[in-house]
Amino acid sequence: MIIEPLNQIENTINTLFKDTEKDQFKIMKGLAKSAFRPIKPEDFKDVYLSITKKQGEFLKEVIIENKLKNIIEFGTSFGISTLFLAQGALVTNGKIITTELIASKAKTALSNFKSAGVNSIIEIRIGDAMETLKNYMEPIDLLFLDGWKDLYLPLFQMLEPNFNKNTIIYVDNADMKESQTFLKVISKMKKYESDLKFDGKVALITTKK
Ligand SMILES: C[S@@+](CC[C@H](N)C(=O)[O-])C[C@H]1O[C@@H](n2cnc3c(N)ncnc32)[C@H](O)[C@@H]1O
Repeated sequence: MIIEPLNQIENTINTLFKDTEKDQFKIMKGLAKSAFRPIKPEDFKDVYLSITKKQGEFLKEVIIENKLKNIIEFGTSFGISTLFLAQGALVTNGKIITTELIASKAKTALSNFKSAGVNSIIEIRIGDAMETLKNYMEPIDLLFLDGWKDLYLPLFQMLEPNFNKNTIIYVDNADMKESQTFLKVISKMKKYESDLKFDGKVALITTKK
């Protein structure tokens, strides 16, 4: 029954990945803007900065295998990773809240969710994740961290009351300096353990059983 929607998502994902081929040049332009000041998200307002297809497939499998339903994503960009999350959520009957700072990116992401036919299971919140998720009260089964890395720790701490013993926190760009600082803090907390994937580019944090 869900084969048709899965195909529609797959088609949208493939179209978007084709478009990411222009990212390299746009990243260089973004980096040039930030040569004499700290990088800002706006410097990359036209850039996908997406996870890879393999990572997306893995993310989908994690959701399905662990029957994860309540999914929160930090860092939507144009929605490639959200569409992989949606592939998993369609199987588990789950839903996604995703949040993006830059309104133009969020607008395009919403249009991509509509093209993929999954906008009914995705809520997109526009603004700083620390604000858009501040009053979030429901349980979280999967927290996908892929926004600016300096917010990984404050966001984790803000949302931690919503975790349960089976919550998975998926940390993208785990090998970046600020993510490492975050992971070091987590490693000192007895409650959690983390497992590195994709040559250390991804970390999965879970509660010790
Ligand atoms: C690496 S990209 C996300 C890529 C996306 N997850 C994917 O794989 O397709 C990071 C995104 O986080 C957004 N971002 C940065 N700081 C943010 C914040 N404070 N709140 C919400 N989004 C933020 C950026 O604008 C950017 O689009």
